[in-house]
Amino acid sequence: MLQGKRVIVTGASTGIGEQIAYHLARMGAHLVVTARTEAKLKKVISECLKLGAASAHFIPGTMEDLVFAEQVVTKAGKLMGGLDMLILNHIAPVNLRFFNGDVASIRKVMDINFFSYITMTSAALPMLKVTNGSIVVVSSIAGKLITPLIADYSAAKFALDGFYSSLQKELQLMNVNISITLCILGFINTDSAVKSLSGIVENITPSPKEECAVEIIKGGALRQKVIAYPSSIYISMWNPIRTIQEYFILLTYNIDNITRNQQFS
Ligand SMILES: NC(=O)C1=CN([C@@H]2O[C@H](COP(=O)(O)OP(=O)(O)OC[C@H]3O[C@@H](n4cnc5c(N)ncnc54)[C@H](OP(=O)(O)O)[C@@H]3O)[C@@H](O)[C@H]2O)C=CC1
Ligand SMILES: C[C@H](CCC(=O)O)[C@H]1CC[C@H]2[C@@H]3C(=O)C[C@@H]4C[C@H](O)CC[C@]4(C)[C@H]3CC[C@]12C
Repeated sequence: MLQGKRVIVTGASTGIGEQIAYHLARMGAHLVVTARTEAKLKKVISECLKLGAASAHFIPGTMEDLVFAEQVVTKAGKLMGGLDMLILNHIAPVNLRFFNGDVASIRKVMDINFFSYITMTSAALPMLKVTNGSIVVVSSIAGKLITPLIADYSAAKFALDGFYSSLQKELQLMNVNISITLCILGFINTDSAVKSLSGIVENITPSPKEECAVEIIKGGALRQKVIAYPSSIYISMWNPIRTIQEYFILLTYNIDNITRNQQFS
C-alpha cells in the first residue's frame, strides 16, 4: 500500500524511527528522514536505498527550533513533490527524575515533544489535503496513565492525545479526508529506553522495536484512529464511559452553525 508514497519520518536516526524508515524502504516508499545526528542519518538513508526505497533524503536539525520543524516539511514537500504521510516520532532524551522546579527544562521538552509536532502538522496539512494523506503520532501509555519520574515527558504525551484526538474530530466534522493515527506504545527495546530504565523499572520485558515499527506503519496505512502495541496495553486504555460521554457532548454542538461560520484552514 505504501509503494511510491511520500513519507516524512522524524526521530529516524535510531530506535523505532529508524526501524520505521527501513520497513517503508522495503515497501518502496519515498523517504525524508530527520533527527539531529547527521552521521547516523546518512547511514540510515544509505541502508534505505539498499532496501529498496524509491528515494531517500535526510534533513538534520533540532526540533527545539520550531522554524526548523516547519522547514523540514516544506523542504521535504519540494524534494518529494508532495506528501502522503507524516510520521511524528522524535522525543527529547528522557531523564527519569523527580520534578526539581526547573520550568525551563519542561518548556524545552514541550517544544521538542509537543510544539514541534503541531508545527509540522500545521505545515503539512495543505499538502495532505491534496493527497488525502495521513498523520501518524507516536505516543505512549505514559500519555494515558500516570507514572512517576517522567512528569515532563508525560505532560507532552497527554497534550498530544488531547490535541490530535480533538483535531481528528474536527477533520471529520469538516469532511477533510486526512487520517490521524495515535500510536500508544508500552515498553519497547530501543537502546535509549532500555538504558534509561535499567535499575529503575524491573520485571518487565520490552517488546521488539522492529515489530512495533510494522504496527505503527500498518495503523497509518489502514487509517486507524488509534493503535496500541503491545496489544496487552489495550485494556489500560479501555474507557467506555469516556467514549459515551464524548458522543453525548458532540450531540450538544450545533455543527451546522459552526461549519457555516468557519472554514478549516
Ligand atoms: N522505547 C519505548 O519504550 C517507548 C517509546 N515510545 C515512543 O516512541 C517514539 C520513539 O522512541 P524511541 O525510539 O525509544 O526513542 P529513541 O531515543 O531511540 O530515538 C529518539 C529519536 O529522536 C531524535 N531526537 C532526539 N532529540 C531530538 C531533537 N532535539 N530534535 C530532533 N530529533 C531529536 C533522536 O535522534 P538524535 O539524537 O540524532 O537527534 C532519535 O532519532 C517516541 O515518541 C517515544 O515517546 C513510547 C512508549 C515506549
Ligand atoms: C513502565 C511502563 C511499562 C509498564 C508495562 O507494564 O509494560 C513503560 C511503558 C512506556 C514507558 C515509557 C515511555 O513511554 C518511553 C520512555 C522511553 C525512554 O527512553 C525511557 C523512559 C520512558 C518514559 C518509558 C518509562 C517506562 C514506561 C512508562
